[in-house]
Amino acid sequence: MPLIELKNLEKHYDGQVVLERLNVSVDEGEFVSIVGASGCGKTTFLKMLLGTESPSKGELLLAGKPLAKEPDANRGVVFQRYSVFPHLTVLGNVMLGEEFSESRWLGKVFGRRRAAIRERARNMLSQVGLLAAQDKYPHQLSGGMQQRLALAQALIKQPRILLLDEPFGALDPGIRAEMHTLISELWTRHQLTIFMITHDLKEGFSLGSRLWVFDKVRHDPHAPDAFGASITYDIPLERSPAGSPAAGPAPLVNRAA
Ligand SMILES: Nc1ncnc2c1ncn2[C@@H]1O[C@H](COP(=O)(O)OP(=O)(O)OP(=O)(O)O)[C@@H](O)[C@H]1O
Repeated sequence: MPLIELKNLEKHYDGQVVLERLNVSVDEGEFVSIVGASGCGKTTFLKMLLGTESPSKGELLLAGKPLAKEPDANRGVVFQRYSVFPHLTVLGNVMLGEEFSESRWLGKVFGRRRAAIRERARNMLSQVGLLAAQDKYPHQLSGGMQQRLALAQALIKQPRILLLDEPFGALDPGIRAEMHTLISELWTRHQLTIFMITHDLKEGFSLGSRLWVFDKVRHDPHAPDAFGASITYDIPLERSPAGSPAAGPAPLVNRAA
């Protein structure tokens, strides 16, 4: 069974059709790169997967069941601009989500439970190469380090699906290349299913196991909002899904420069 299935999915905003005729399925472990013109609905699509926007028509299924109407632990997200608490250290920021999950009202846990969360957070920071910066505050981090922190925050909740909205768009080419290697490692290590929006076609081709192009097929010059974008190209790429026997170790994708 596919992990994600879209059946005649549509999204409208106040009479404006943004997305239409989305019919596609995605297996566990795939890395879907998404490209398309500005304003064509890529972020809206990601928000539907996250659960902060709901479909206007059609079905969006996770493992055969309608997707939860609110974000949950199945899905982690990283945006281009990172969102962290400025008064908490790097370690504190990664621990926070877990502390809230375990103690919804106080957001604080103590003793052995706290020590276990701390160890998990440190382990996650080590995986994203940020352990040495655990006591720093967000304003003391470079752009690349901030995105590493955002990845650690998303992954500590052990999501099955990772949603990336231009996560490397604001980074210099050298740092981008490092992040490409990192995301490939995390993809295979955690056997994630990834949806990543990018404006960099080369990045989309080199990182994904599949590339989608969002575009409008139907146009009415007298009613520009009448039709939305759909997936006009769905291109299989050479990389095998994470977790498949053919996947093997993550290839190096330092090709951004
Ligand atoms: N909450 C909203 N209310 C009304 N219209 C919206 C809302 N969110 C998005 N839109 C509209 O939906 C369309 C698609 O926006 P979206 O941000 O998904 O595009 P995008 O492809 O991600 O663009 P970009 O590449 O520039 O980030 C735009 O016309 C936008 O104005």
